[in-house]
Amino acid sequence: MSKPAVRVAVTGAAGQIGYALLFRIASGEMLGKDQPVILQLLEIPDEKAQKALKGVMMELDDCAFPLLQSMTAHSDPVEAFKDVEVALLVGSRPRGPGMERADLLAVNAAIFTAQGKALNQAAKRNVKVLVVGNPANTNAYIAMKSAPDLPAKNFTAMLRLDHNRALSQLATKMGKPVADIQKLAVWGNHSPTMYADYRFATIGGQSVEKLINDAAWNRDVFLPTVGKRGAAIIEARGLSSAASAANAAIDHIRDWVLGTNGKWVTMGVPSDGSYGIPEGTMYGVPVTCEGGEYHRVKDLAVDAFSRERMDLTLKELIEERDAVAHLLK
Ligand SMILES: NC(=O)C1=CN([C@@H]2O[C@H](COP(=O)(O)OP(=O)(O)OC[C@H]3O[C@@H](n4cnc5c(N)ncnc54)[C@H](O)[C@@H]3O)[C@@H](O)[C@H]2O)C=CC1
Ligand SMILES: O=C([O-])CC(=O)C(=O)O
Repeated sequence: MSKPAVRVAVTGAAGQIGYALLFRIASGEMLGKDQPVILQLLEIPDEKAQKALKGVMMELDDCAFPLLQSMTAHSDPVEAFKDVEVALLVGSRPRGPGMERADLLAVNAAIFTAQGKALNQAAKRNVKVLVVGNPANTNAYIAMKSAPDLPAKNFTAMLRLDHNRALSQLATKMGKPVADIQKLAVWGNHSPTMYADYRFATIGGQSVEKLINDAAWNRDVFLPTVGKRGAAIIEARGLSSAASAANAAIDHIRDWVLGTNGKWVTMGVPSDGSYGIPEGTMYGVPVTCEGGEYHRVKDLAVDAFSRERMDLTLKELIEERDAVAHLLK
């Protein structure tokens, strides 16, 4: 007998990332090849967006995915989040011409306050929330703060794209398979200030730091390349990363739900106060996952260079948090 279906909400479902994401969820790549799903798709109450969403749903129909039990389109977040166990918050307002960062934060704060409240009201109490829409960490923080009846640990921000980008850059540098790299960490904000840290990483059991042995490459090439990769994709494609972002979202939820078998991955999670990061800050950290829970990798040494980088990305997150604090009262 097949398992009961899991309800999965996706916001911004008619957008670029949505188009790269929904088909993979429906084919079982996120929750497992034996796990039926029900998709509850949210778009803005705008005729064009809702029509585009209907088109995506027609294509999903046309795939005849055996695991896709049903799907619904919504413009009201409370309806979209009814009984969901997984919520992928992808839709957000992009920066428009002449828009300051503070304006962007304020517009998105309104969206994620409303969606946090809707999750609080309608979602299953064990809902796993992943915020993809930028600024992802602060949006996740806002949603978490707006959902006081749900456990804070249920809210996460996507740092997995940074993690995957860093893995790929390291594998290329060493001329070795990406799959052989273990114990990479990415700290902080999903922004150019993130700190991808390969001090603990191994490849085929050997230390990546020792193999590379080039602090200048780390500081001047690796970190800027990973940090500015989003901008480089926009420059090359004329559009921001979508398939790689959707892939990272699939990786994040799959690992959270199905486990990592001891492997380290990066998730943006509310800090428990460790590593000098104030409690509650939505901050990227290395984790392992087991039994549907994530566990921080604990007690890693923090050297002077790492402290500086971890504090720099923290400072940006605190500034973002302070910029929206008045909207959270
Ligand atoms: N965390 C990460 O690693 C990454 C995050 N992103 C971010 O993901 C977000 C989505 O990117 P794309 O799909 O390329 O954008 P897009 O503009 O193609 O699609 C976004 C969709 O969200 C919808 N939307 C806007 N506000 C909404 C709301 N309140 N409720 C429901 N739907 C809403 C829009 O109508 C649009 O269809 C952006 O904020 C982007 O910056 C992109 C790449 C990586
Ligand atoms: O940079 C952007 O606007 C999109 C994004 O978050 C990324 O690709 O990392």
